[in-house]
Amino acid sequence: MIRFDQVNKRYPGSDEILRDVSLEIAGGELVFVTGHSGAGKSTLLKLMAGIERPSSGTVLIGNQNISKLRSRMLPYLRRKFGLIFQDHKLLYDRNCFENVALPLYINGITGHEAGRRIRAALDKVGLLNKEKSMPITLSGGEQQRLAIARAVVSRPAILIADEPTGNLDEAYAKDIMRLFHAFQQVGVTVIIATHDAHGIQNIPAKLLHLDHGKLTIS
Ligand SMILES: Nc1ncnc2c1ncn2[C@@H]1O[C@H](COP(=O)(O)OP(=O)(O)OP(=O)(O)O)[C@@H](O)[C@H]1O
Repeated sequence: MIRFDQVNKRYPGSDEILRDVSLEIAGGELVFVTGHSGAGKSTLLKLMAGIERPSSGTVLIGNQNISKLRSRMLPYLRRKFGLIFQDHKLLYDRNCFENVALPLYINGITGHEAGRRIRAALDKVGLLNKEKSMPITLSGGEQQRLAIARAVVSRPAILIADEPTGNLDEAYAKDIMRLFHAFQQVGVTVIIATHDAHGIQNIPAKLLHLDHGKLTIS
């Protein structure tokens, strides 16, 4: 469960980016966040993942108030999340297999079990044949899919994706949306920021719309 109560957010020296935002997301929901460029979508996702803290108001993740959470507890909170951000944050000196392996190794999963999960994740995003390739040799869309494989490999309870289909052609964008939908069907909470209103039309979901930092929910 993620809950915001009257959340405001400004960065040092910035205007108010999010204004009086209250929302609740239950476990297993599929949520799309839409809005114009600069509306505050990425900021909202960062607050949901505990990457940013609110300037005022309350953000609860599970039953933890992130403003009161000690820094050393953050890594434990982060394990709940699979994060896919616009700048993939791939490791360019490691191959695809090794990139996807990283969250598993951090959680102490290695060897045969790790290999099985890594290949299953690569297979889901259509990159099984690229496991030994270096990320720099992949197209933008392939790098995006690699970031998705890495985010889902440790089976997070909550998947947060910022414009995950931004660089993809229509067919792959549809596949990726189907993939996210499938994760939701097995109980994962999936939260996706997107410009792509077409891609989400036929998917039943909660819609959060931001306009200059003000939220409406439908
Ligand atoms: N670290 C930061 N410091 C200062 N201002 C920031 C920071 N991050 C974002 N902003 C500002 O906050 C506003 C909202 O940015 P945000 O990235 O949340 O919007 P967005 O809706 O995700 O935009 P886009 O669709 O273009 O990615 C923008 O005006 C941006 O310049």
